[in-house]
Amino acid sequence: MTKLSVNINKFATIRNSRGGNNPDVVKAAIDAQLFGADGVTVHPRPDERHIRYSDVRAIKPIITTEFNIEGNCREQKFVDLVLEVKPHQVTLVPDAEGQLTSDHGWDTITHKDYLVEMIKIFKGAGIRTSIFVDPVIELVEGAVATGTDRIELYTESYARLYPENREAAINPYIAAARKAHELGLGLNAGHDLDLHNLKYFAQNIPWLDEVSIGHALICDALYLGYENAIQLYKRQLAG
Ligand SMILES: CC(=O)[C@@H](O)[C@H](O)COP(=O)(O)O
Ligand SMILES: NCC(=O)COP(=O)(O)O
Repeated sequence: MTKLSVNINKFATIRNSRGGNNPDVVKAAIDAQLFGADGVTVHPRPDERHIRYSDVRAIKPIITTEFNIEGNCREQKFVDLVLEVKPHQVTLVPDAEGQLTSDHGWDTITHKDYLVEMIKIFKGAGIRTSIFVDPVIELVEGAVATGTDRIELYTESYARLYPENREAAINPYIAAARKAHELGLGLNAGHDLDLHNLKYFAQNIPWLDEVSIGHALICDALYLGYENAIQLYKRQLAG
């Protein structure tokens, strides 16, 4: 079954809005796992406006499932952090500076040589690698050429189109996912997945290894409770 990795960045965003340590992001990671998550995702950014580098270090020892660190490997600070913390998986995301949230995947063709080099560094440290990509066949083929273990399909365009035409929304993802599967790449997905669109995505892409979900899940947790929200998301993945 597809694994659910809970992105806990939003806990840090709330904490940072007031200073202090409420909510406690280490507790958020512990509880996510207690409540049924198959993994924890964090996405530190250079300005640390969400999760901080020190949070990532503090979370690692309490991980009992899988730890996924996402971020921009063009930042040497990020590379050093990942190599120090050694998560189970690193997901390379080409964030531009000051970006509100991630809004595009890698051009795996133009940046092939650079990605080959980065993937080699992380895999050499025993860390599984994933590259954030848009659902485009050529970019999936480009990802294979980098030597990465997996790709993460950027699902924002699926989420945006889903309410008006879910078939049109899913089609490019099925094609990209098939290509990845055929080429032996592991497959993750994430961004703007929620309780409405997740089930259809997982049903149509049964060989999906993992989804990472943060924003919508934490918003749902405000109304429904954290444990309940995690369980509801898990149920969408169960078919
Ligand atoms: C790569 C990706 O889609 C997510 O990591 C997303 O950027 C969530 O992070 P924020 O919630 O901090 O925007
Ligand atoms: N990789 C996607 C992720 O971690 C969470 O994205 P979102 O659910 O916050 O949009």
